[in-house]
Formats: sequence, structure tokens, C-alpha cells
Amino acid sequence: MEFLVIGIIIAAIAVIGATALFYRARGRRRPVAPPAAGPSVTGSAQGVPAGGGGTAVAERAPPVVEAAPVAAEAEVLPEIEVPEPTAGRLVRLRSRLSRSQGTLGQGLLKLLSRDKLDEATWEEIEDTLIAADLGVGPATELVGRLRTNTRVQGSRTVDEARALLREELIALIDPTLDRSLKVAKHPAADGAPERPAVAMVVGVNGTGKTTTTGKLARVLVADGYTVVLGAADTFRAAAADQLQTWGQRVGAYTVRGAEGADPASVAFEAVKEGTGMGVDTVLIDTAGRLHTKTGLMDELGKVKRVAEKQGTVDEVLLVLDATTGQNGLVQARVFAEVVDVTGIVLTKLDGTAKGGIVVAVQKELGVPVKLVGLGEGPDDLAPFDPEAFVDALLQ
Ligand SMILES: Nc1nc2c(ncn2[C@@H]2O[C@H](COP(=O)(O)OP(=O)(O)OP(=O)(O)O)[C@@H](O)[C@H]2O)c(=O)[nH]1
Repeated sequence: MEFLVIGIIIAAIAVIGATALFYRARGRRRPVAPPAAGPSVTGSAQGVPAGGGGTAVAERAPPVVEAAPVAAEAEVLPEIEVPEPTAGRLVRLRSRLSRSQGTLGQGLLKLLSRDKLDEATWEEIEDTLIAADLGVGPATELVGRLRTNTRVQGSRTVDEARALLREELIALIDPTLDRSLKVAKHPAADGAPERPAVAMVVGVNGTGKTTTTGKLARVLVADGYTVVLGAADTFRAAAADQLQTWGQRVGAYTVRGAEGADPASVAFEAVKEGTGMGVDTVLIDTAGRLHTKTGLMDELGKVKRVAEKQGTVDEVLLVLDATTGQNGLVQARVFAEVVDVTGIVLTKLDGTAKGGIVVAVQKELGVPVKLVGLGEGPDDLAPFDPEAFVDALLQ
């Protein structure tokens, strides 16, 4: 009898164990939907070294879906996305400036529409501007102009105050600066073949360089350009994967190197590949580096020089985190000395009341803000337009 009971227990355990193993095995085989953040890639195409040179051309687009015996279990690769057009993006994203709207826009309007603009009010206006990171010089300049204008115009309604502020803020941001991105292919000339425009993305750690490079690829694709990405951030292991995922979403090639590879060689290969493929633009992401570390800054200079062995680097975009305020200006100065910055990308403007940094950084470098980051979404990077920006602040 005892043997019978033990036998039944053993049999029951065996049945339960076998059932559990069966369901686990089924669970593993179930095809996994690609993550919303980016497509999954087929194994053979992901990061395979090409020719042993330390760099690789990863995941040509459109991605190849390998034939699978069982349709239900095949990995489903998402279609190449067609990003939203860039025209009017700043208008679409204007509500993201809500913190700056409150501090800069509404704060100033309220002060300027007071019945009596006495010394104390002007001081408050100046303090508001400085608190929004406009910088002391530009703040004093703006207050001076507002004082002159209000003296001439006399009393103001809110609408008149808004019109005055709008005009002066736009003038301060300078709508005459050339904010276009130099991303168009160079045509063949003087016996030299055509070649892509090259843009490098630089900045300190965590400002949003890789994200911005990915978003910029989308901006360019949306505007009809073909793009190759160069993952010259060989320092942070995940950066190349991150960039490659961005590229795959819009069908852009990514050239990447082994972890720790010489970033200059990755940049060189990216330009070479881009030229061979006849694309319009090569976008090179670089590793975050502290502006205070001379060795890293020298390395950045080398990346640019080596990339330039195949033609000019047309854009050097410095990515600054708008929330870091005045520290961003110090970074900007050092980067500009090393790599001749041609444009500023201000990221994370959605998370700060300090929209005045746009003015401060342009004054500091004499280089225009060309793009602004207004969120973490793939199409939350907008070409900067002074009028749309000021209108958003004052709405
Ligand atoms: N809210 C907001 N977040 C942003 C914006 N741009 C980038 N980020 C976020 O900032 C974080 C850092 O972005 P990365 O692109 O990884 O930064 P990175 O400069 O490449 O970082 P390192 O390679 O470490 O130097 C990410 O969580 C991004 O989603 C923006 O405009 N708004």
C-alpha cells in the first residue's frame, strides 16, 4: 500500500514537471513583437565587422527579413518609418515650452503691462530675464530698449506690451542669422567626384548627442535626404546600438566600430562608406567628453581632422543641455576652440524655464541655435525659428 502511494506521488510530480517544461519551451518560441523604441534586427546584419579594419557597416536598409519555415514564428521587422515633415514643428511643439512660457513670457507681460513702470518694476523685469538665463549683458540691453520704447509709446494695453516684447525678443535672437543646416551633397567639381556633406555632433556627456543624431537623421530623411550614420562614440557600449536602432527606423546605414575602437577611424570609414554609397549626408555621433579634459578634447579634434581627410566637415553641431544654464556656456567656449562649432542644438528645452539660454549661447559663441530638442519622442527635434519661438513664449 505504502509503495502504491509513493508511486502515485512520484507519477504526479513527473506529470507536473513535464507540463511546466512544455509550456516554458512554447513561451520561448513565441515571436516577440519589436519594441516600440526601435526595430529588432536580424542576427547576421547586426554589427558584423567588415574586412577586419575595426569598423563595420551595420544593418543595411531596408532590413532583410530572412525566410522562416513557420510564418507564425518569423520575426516581424517593422516597416521603415516615414517621419513627420519638419516644417512647422516648433509650432506643433510650442506647448512643450510651458515652463519658459510661464517665467519668461507671461512673467514679463504681466510686469510690462503694469500701469506704472517704476524703477522697481524695471528691476523686476531685468531679474526675470536673468533668471531665465538670458545673460546679464543681453538682459540689460533688452531692458534699455524696452524702457526707450515704452517712454515713446506711453501707456500700454496687454496686447501692445506683447507686440513690443515680441519685436524686441525677436531682434535679440537675431532672425538674420543663417540657421540652415549644411547637409546637401557636394556636387562633382574640378575633377573631384561628388561627395556627401558631413555633420559631426559633439558635446559633454548626457546632453543628448546620440538621441539628437538619431532625431536629426529623421529630420533629414523627412526632408528627402539620404543618410549614413557614423557611431564614433566607441566609449559608451550602448551608444552604437542606440544609434543603429535610430538608423534602422528610417532606413539609414550605421557604420560602427568595436567597443573602444579609435573613434577617428570610425568617422573616416563612415565618410568613406557614405561617399561610396552616394548618400547626401553623413552624420557622425561622438562620445560625450568633459570640456575640462584636455586629452579627450584633443581626441575630438583628431576625429574631425581624420574625417576631413576625405573632404570638409560641413557642420559641427554642439549639443547643449538647456537645463544646465551658465555651465553650458563654459562648455560651448571650449568646444568652439577645438572644433569650430557651426551650430548649436539646445536639448531639453521642454524641461526648463530658462529659455533665455538661446540668446545667451548665441551671444557667447556668435553661432546660431539651429535646432531645439523639446522632448524624448522621435520627432521632438525642431529646426529653430526665432519668430515661432517668441510667439510660443508669449502665447
Ligand atoms: N526631455 C528631453 N529629453 C531629452 C532631449 N534630448 C535628449 N533627451 C534625453 O537625454 C538623455 C540622454 O540622451 P543621450 O542621447 O543618450 O545623451 P548623450 O549625450 O549621447 O550621452 P553620452 O553618450 O553619455 O554622452 C536621454 O534620456 C534622452 O532621451 C530633449 O530634447 N528633451
